[in-house]
Amino acid sequence: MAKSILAVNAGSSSVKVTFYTFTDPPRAIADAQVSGITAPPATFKYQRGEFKQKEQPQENLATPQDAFKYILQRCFSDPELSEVASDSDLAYICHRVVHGGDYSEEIEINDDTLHRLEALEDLAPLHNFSALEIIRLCKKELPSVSSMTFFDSAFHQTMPLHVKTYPINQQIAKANGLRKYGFHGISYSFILRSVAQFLGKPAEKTNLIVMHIGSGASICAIKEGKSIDTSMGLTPLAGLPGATRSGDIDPSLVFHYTNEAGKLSPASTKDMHLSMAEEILNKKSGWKALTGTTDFSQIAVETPPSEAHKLAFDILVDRTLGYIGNYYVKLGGEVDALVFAGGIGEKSALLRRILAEKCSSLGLAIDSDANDKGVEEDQTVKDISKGGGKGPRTLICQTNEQFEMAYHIVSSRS
Ligand SMILES: Nc1ncnc2c1ncn2[C@@H]1O[C@H](COP(=O)(O)OP(=O)(O)O)[C@@H](O)[C@H]1O
Ligand SMILES: CC(=O)OP(=O)(O)O
Ligand SMILES: [Mg+2]
Repeated sequence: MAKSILAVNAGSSSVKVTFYTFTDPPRAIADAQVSGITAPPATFKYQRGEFKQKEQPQENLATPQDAFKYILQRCFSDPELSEVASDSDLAYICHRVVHGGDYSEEIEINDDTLHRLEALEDLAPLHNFSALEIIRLCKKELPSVSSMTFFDSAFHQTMPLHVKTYPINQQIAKANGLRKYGFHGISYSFILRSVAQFLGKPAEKTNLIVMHIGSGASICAIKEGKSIDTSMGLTPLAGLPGATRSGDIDPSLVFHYTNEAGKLSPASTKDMHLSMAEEILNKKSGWKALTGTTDFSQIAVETPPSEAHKLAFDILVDRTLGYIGNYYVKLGGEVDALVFAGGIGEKSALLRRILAEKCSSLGLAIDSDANDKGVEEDQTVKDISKGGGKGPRTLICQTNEQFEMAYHIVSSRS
């Protein structure tokens, strides 16, 4: 029997897993996800062909590792999922790893590469730890299957030196890998290809401002198919605020927040060295700190339940606008489209409407019916621009990091 591909996307609030056929293009056989890991109870969603299921697991799935184990067990025990009954049916497992340091493309996991990734963990303890735990688990439980890791940071290797460089002592910066890396690159790569195709342009001639706004949020300026700037930095903490992340703050705030900030956090282990400041700014800030919820669908509403909810919404709008203006100018005003993606970008018509209204000086105008309807379940790109507008098109792209990884495996190996 033809072998399949298992693609694993461990995000900060969700684990999304898709099984694909090893065909060009890959076809999804089954899709399973656990979401709401940061806003319990978590939700399990499963889809195989026409069969759909949604439930709240009895188990407490508090970490991406727990969620992944749960998903695997559910998939392997589905008698109807005959294509992937055991590890011998799998050709590859693709893992999304957020921080890839200087890697500019995917790598195959072996003892040597795994050690190199472990060495990178200190740069991004919060983001790489879970993914590496899942990789180690796959190595143990599915030893005969080769694991490939795809990096969120790889897409942004094209950023110019003056964008990547922090103005600090360069010897120290180089010795410690302290530079802007940028993330969500697997998603940006999927969006670039899909949007270029939709616009009927070669990717190398496409200029975009893309917002990936989910639990973690970032924005990217793409010039002639290449990332020239993005809002995240050394780690995914920089730039836009997120569900539990502060986004940009004055770095000095850390020294004034609490005098414990530099100490190791209680969540620190022998494998994950995490300071209190990292823990607070990454896990105890953002929407959660402002409103008590990490669920943005409770914040992006016409009549917010509290002033704090309204403030959280206004902050996201303000910070996003700042980047749109910045990137519009960096792209010399030559922008084919402004693209909304990620859980919030794809689902919140309100956020899209408010941002589009505030960008009217750039010639942006959206069709409110198309915006309210949003993207159909089986649609990848939807144009929500108002006909006859002078500025860039406004699009929604249903991003798919799992597909992007499977697509690369198939196109590079078949
Ligand atoms: N209708 C909606 N309106 C606004 N936000 C939404 C809506 N539905 C889901 N979300 C938000 O989308 C986010 C999850 O996005 P996603 O990109 O899947 O996250 P991640 O990959 O970082 O785990 C959550 O914060 C959730 O609250
Ligand atoms: C890089 C990052 O923040 O990822 P996610 O949005 O999936 O948490
Ligand atoms: Mg995500």
